[in-house]
Amino acid sequence: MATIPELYIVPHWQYRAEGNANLVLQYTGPDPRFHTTVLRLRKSDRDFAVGSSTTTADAKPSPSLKKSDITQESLFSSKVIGLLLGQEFVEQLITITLPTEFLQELALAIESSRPEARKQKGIDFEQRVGFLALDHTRFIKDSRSHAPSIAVEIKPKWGFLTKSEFIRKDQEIKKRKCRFCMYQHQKKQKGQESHLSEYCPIDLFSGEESLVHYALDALVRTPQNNLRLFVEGTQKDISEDSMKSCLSVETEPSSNTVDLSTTLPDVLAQILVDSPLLKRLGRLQLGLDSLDIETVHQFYEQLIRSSASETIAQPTLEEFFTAAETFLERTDMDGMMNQDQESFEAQNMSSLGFQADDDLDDVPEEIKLHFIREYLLSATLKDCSVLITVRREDDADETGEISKVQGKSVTEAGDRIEFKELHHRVVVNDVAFVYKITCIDLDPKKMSTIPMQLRKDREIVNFYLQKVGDGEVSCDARLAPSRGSDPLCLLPFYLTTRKTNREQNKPPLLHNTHLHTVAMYALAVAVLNLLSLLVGMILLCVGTFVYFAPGAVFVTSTMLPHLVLVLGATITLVSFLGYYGVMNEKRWILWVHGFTLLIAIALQITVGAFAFAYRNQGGEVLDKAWDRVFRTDPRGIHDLESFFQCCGFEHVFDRAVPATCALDHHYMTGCREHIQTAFQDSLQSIGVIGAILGGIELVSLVGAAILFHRFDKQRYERERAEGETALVRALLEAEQVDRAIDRTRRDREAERRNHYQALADQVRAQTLARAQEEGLLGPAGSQRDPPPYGTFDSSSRPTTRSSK
Ligand SMILES: O=P(O)(O)O[C@@H]1[C@@H](OP(=O)(O)O)[C@H](OP(=O)(O)O)[C@H](O)[C@H](OP(=O)(O)O)[C@H]1OP(=O)(O)O
Ligand SMILES: Nc1ncnc2c1ncn2[C@@H]1O[C@H](COP(=O)(O)OP(=O)(O)OP(=O)(O)O)[C@@H](O)[C@H]1O
Repeated sequence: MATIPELYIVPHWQYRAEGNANLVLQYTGPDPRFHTTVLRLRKSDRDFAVGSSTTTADAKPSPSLKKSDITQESLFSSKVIGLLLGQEFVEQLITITLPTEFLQELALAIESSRPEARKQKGIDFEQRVGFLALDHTRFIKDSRSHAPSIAVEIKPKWGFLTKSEFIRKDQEIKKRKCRFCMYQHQKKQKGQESHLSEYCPIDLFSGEESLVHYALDALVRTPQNNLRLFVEGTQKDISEDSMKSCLSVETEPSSNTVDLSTTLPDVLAQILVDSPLLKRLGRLQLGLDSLDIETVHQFYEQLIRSSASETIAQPTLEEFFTAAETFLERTDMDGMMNQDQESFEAQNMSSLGFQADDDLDDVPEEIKLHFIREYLLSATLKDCSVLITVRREDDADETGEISKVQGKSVTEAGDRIEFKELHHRVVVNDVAFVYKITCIDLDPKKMSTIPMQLRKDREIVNFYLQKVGDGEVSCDARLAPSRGSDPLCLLPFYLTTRKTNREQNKPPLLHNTHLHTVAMYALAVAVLNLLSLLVGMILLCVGTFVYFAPGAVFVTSTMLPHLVLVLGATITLVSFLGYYGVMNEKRWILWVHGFTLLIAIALQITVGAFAFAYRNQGGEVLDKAWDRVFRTDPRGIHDLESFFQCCGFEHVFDRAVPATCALDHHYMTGCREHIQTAFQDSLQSIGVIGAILGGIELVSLVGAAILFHRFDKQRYERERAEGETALVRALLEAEQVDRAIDRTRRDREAERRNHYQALADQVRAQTLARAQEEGLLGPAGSQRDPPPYGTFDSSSRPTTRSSK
């Protein structure tokens, strides 16, 4: 453990970020040895210096670790995870001692920069150790290079769908829906997230560039805590624009190529497909979780019962290492990396040594313990983050170099501690980039969390099955990509892809009739319902107006305004239900809509028939109404006479108000004729409106019936799956063409490079031979370059044992 007093200067540290268990600071002081380094400090619930009452929904208490344990944690990441994942992908952590006063002052200084949601925990002052690491959001500074470093941090989560035989019948959904997508529904319900993420880890881990690109775009749209962007070490907001502009490169237009612009997601997708990291990470997550938490918990319980203790001891570093080594041996992980996924899965299941229908009580305790440890290792890998750091290749880089190691020493010679990073090269659209890719957050998970993991897993699955059911399309990218639960959500994706393809002069991707048919029906029914919603509201306004119009009392004494109001309200309600049902794909609402639509149509027919039957008795009805109003509310008669400029009903002296109306106003005719004409006019308009409305309603009814049928879950899901599969196939085909072009380009580049390399080798060999001939050098091959990374020798296994 190193003690470096130059680091204990509070103003030299700036808050960078934090998670649930660790807080990270970046060095901003003048000492060049520590430039591009970060300090990672453990957090605990006991934040004595700067207490806060803020709580988070899912916060878990975390007691301080012992100094020896924390040191083991740093070795865990490099030795154990390094063995599984490959040393070059694992961040190096240097454990350093830190005085408590320094930690306390630091906590005060950074308090205002910390997000409220994380303040329930604070820097663990009791720890007195921390980890110095390379700042992987930047490159070790090469004074000659000027291109800015862009870094993207992805927390990919569970990148596999289990194939385990150990999955219980009632949890088969785990084989089709990934844990991340299921968990989203619970996170939303708990208020941890406001929207479902559009990202699906299965796409990211698919190895197919188009799906990887799709996953990256989805992360940009809904980053949650799975995506962060850094420019020169400073965190930036995520948006489509920031992702595009931070690396946007216009390629030189040449005579035979179209102008393309390369964006960060393009480069990232290429890196993630080129690099073996995600493939290995996904296989490790799956292989180390072969039994599923249900069986792992069963083993855990059995071990606790047989040992009659409350817990099982946390594995030591050596035990974790042995578990990792055994796993690699049983699955022949390294050999299987060249084999396809199915073969790896088969090898993994067949090497367990027992099967799901065996009596698991008979499994030896050592084996039970081993598989619990494997599960803990998988838990670490399911929760890590991948940091990809990219910059344009510039004059300072030796063009064409595939990989090179950059070193940085943080201590004085003698007691030399050196960080190293491995640079790779990627060419996208003829533009070359330098990148490094590293896994961070590789702490061991606690044995004591197994019961909590089981609870969490069951809650996620049960909530998902309750909320969504098991009819949704699988997350498996090879069958159909996950696109959320919106029935039309493929449409925007399809349109965007079509637009991009058109821009890039690629052929159209898809002619998906299923998708179009359903989408078009839904659109037509929604528009119709919006129209009739408008008509319903107009009828409501007309009905209300009639009440307050002159002579309202006379009119309201007939049934007309009541009918108009009832009709208006019914149409408004029915149309709203129709619109809502279609937009939200709610079958039962569509059913209610269709049913009430039938009632509305019946009501209209009744009113029509009623009006038709009484069309010749209009005079009689009006006479009776006049008589009733004359007796109960003469003022209404007076208003009517003024409105129509008439007096009395049949003639000017027939029940006129006042009786001297004709003499007072010089009106010469009775009102019957005026009122009847007005009624007939409005009846004509009502007839026309009724006919139009009837037409709309009938079409809407047919549309609703079709959609009701289309939204039939199984049929609809099948169609959607077919549509999505067709889409994926088309995308993959297009992608294959792209890759073939890329491959040819890369092959040509490699050919050119090999040619130059061969020439250089020839010249070097000749020069060496000449030098040897002239006696200037010893025999060839006596000197060899050291390997870029210290190889991890399994014979020099860690010997430290943790205390129970
Ligand atoms: O179980 P999950 O998938 O929710 O993962 C937890 C993470 O939640 P996420 O869903 O990524 O937001 C959680 O991340 P946040 O605190 O939500 O950023 C932690 O990483 C937690 O690990 P630990 O308890 O600190 O060791 C993680 O817990 P475990 O990996 O120990 O289960
Ligand atoms: N070596 C590094 N270089 C640059 N940034 C880093 C480095 N290590 C950590 N960070 C930043 O600090 C954040 C928190 O670190 P880390 O993921 O280790 O915390 P954690 O508490 O273990 O997270 P979680 O809640 O996921 O368990 C990371 O998400 C990352 O942004």
